[in-house]
Amino acid sequence: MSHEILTPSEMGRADKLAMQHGPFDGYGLMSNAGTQIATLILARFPEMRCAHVLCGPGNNGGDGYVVARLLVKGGVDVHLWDEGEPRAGSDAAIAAADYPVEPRPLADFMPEPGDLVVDALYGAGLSKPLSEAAARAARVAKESSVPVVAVDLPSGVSGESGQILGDAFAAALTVTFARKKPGHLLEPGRTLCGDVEVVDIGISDEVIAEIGPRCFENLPDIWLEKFPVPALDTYKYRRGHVGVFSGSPTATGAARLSAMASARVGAGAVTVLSPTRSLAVNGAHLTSIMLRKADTLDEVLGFLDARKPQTLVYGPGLGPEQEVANFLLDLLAAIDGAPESLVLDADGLTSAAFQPEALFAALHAQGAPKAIMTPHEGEFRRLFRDIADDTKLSKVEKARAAAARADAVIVYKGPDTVIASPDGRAAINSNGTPLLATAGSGDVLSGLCAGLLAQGMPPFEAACAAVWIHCEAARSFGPGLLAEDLPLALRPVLGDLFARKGWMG
Ligand SMILES: NC(=O)C1=CN([C@@H]2O[C@H](COP(=O)(O)OP(=O)(O)OC[C@H]3O[C@@H](n4cnc5c(N)ncnc54)[C@H](OP(=O)(O)O)[C@@H]3O)[C@@H](O)[C@H]2O)[C@@H](O)CC1
Ligand SMILES: [K+]
Repeated sequence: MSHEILTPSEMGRADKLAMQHGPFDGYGLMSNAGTQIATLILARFPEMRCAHVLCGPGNNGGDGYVVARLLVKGGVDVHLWDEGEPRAGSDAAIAAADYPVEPRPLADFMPEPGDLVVDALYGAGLSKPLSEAAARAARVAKESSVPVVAVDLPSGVSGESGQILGDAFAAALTVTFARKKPGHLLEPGRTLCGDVEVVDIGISDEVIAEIGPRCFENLPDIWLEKFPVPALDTYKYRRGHVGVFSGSPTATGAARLSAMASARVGAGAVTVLSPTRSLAVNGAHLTSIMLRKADTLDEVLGFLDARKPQTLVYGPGLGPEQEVANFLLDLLAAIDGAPESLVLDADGLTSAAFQPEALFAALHAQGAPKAIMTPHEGEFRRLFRDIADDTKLSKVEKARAAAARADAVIVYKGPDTVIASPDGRAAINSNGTPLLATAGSGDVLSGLCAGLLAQGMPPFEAACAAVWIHCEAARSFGPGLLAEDLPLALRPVLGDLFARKGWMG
């Protein structure tokens, strides 16, 4: 298992536990870290003219001293630059003593083309913005376009949030230990890390299990077990039924994109619930997706009673008006246990911002459907303004706080989408692609969430799977992608997942 993500403080506990369990003490772990990094550098950068190793005063710098010693042993010309001496008696001081070369002051650091920089200034212990000397070193490295290998994290990037404290190095390769940290996956940290390699330094899976991380990289391993594949004896309604609310005649496409995605991801039946004035345009574009007139709450309740859908999608193309929120609140007040789940997206979220507390109360109520909300940055801020504006919180912590407040799984979208559950679990997505920055792609995502929910996948796993599948489909289609292309682009992605489940069809 390597999909767990450790916060810097959890990593500190893992280091300590590993030392207690043995066989490595602190210096042993540091030696393992330095050895792994030096090995990677020698393999990846065999042509380097010389290596500049920049060492900070803490254990990140300690790793740097080990790397410097091993690179010299490997025949590399090494220049060492430091900012502050290691504290006497620390593991870093032992590592520095093992490399008895007088370091030069960081303020004088100046690389030349063909050189390599090893950034071992600050890692998990970054506690304030970079000093002027360190910030200058980051700028100089950037301007001279020399590759930077970051030890644990690019200095200046918070391991907790991925945010930059003042200034930061931009690495070609970041080598981290045991497990990734949030800062490797949350922007802008993710971009500044370059390639991320996780190396084993002697911290066992048992130690990680003892820590009990609640944050994960969004890889199929965390949801594949719950991912639905059709049983041989299934029939369409057993594969789940989704109802998608449609907007007015000029805004019906969003609901159809969502409906098509629900169907393609495996819901056996999908119905578009349409106002009378949009029936003609919807009817002209739907074939396997069913269409039903739904102007009033009574008509919607009639549909729920007659067809018993498991899941509803509310939001795409509905318009950001107060009456859209009022209708949702009336609907929630009337629902008691069925349908089981609800996806709120787009205008469903924007309109709810007129009265967010009423929505949260309705979702917390007994018999309310389990909800997934899929806000992008602007929608998140409108619904959870105080959380969005809290600069002390990482994106993971913001999504968690919102999930607890709304009693809903939150899919906080962006290049580094975070999925958070009211029970505290969170996942950071890592296969995002800018190809999805196109109109309608969010509507498809809401449909994927609904299609998986309707097949019985629990909300957190359904949301994680939907986000991953959405990105993977976009990548498999490639440049030129339109939202309309996504439903068909799901085929190879679903095919691979079905194969991983051993589906013989
Ligand atoms: N045995 C282990 O635990 C292992 C740890 N490992 C390695 O250790 C790293 C974590 O080590 P760490 O905790 O010593 O933190 P690190 O990032 O070196 O910085 C702390 C020092 O820097 C200072 N400081 C911070 N920010 C500053 C700034 N902007 N400007 C100036 N100073 C600043 C800070 O000062 P303070 O906050 O106390 O004022 C403190 O003195 C981890 O990333 C990994 O590489 C591996 O070897 C595996 C085994
Ligand atoms: K570093």
